[in-house]
Amino acid sequence: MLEALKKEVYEANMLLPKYGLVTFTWGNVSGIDREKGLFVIKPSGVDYDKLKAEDMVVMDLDGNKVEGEYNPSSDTATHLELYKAFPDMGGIVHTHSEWATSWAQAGRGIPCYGTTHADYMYGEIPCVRNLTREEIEEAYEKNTGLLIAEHFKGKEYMAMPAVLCKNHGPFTWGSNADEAVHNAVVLEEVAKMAARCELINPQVRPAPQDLQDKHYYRKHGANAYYGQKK
Ligand SMILES: O=C(CO)[C@@H](O)[C@@H](O)COP(=O)(O)O
Repeated sequence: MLEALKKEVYEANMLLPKYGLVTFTWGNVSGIDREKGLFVIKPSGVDYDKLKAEDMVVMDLDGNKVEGEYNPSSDTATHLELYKAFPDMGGIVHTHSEWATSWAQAGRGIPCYGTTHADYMYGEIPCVRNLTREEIEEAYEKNTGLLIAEHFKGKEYMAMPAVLCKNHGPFTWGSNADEAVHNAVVLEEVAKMAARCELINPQVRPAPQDLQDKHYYRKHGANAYYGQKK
């Protein structure tokens, strides 16, 4: 079932160690088939060097396992809530990548200090609050998804394909699993540069809005001109 999507999601998962975004098994990638209403996600706690495409777990949007030998990622309920809330999300990534997680642990969003950030993410990368004790006890992973969904409700969530969960770590998304990983790599680079930027100049301010707009919109939307015609 969904062999092509399983391969795509497996390959996207394998990009996490390739780009240095995971230690041990601290990360997961999923991808969704909207027509079938099914998504594919990494199994929980399986070493990346032992992972195979056929190990990917197929889930439905009610949270039932449809196919797979292993238990799905422990973060599956977060992915599920995001897929339910945001129809344009085709892939989701969670990692504990060092720099992005450092900002999350510090409880700070990442200001847009330059064009590397603005090329991919419009504005400050938000950091959402801690869950309450009740929310953690009731359904930790599901409520993490609902909290992110609440933050992005009515917003251009594909223009800000990243979020930090306070004291936890980042989630990113994209139109498919590969794009979601691409955004996780960008997030990590941007998080590293922003931290160094504040170290070099503690008075640093966000980049001028005109410059942020120029860089974001030359890559996105009707007037984009970066790269080659598709
Ligand atoms: O946050 C955590 C663990 O604290 C998890 O996201 C991470 O280890 C990945 O877990 P899975 O192997 O996907 O279940």
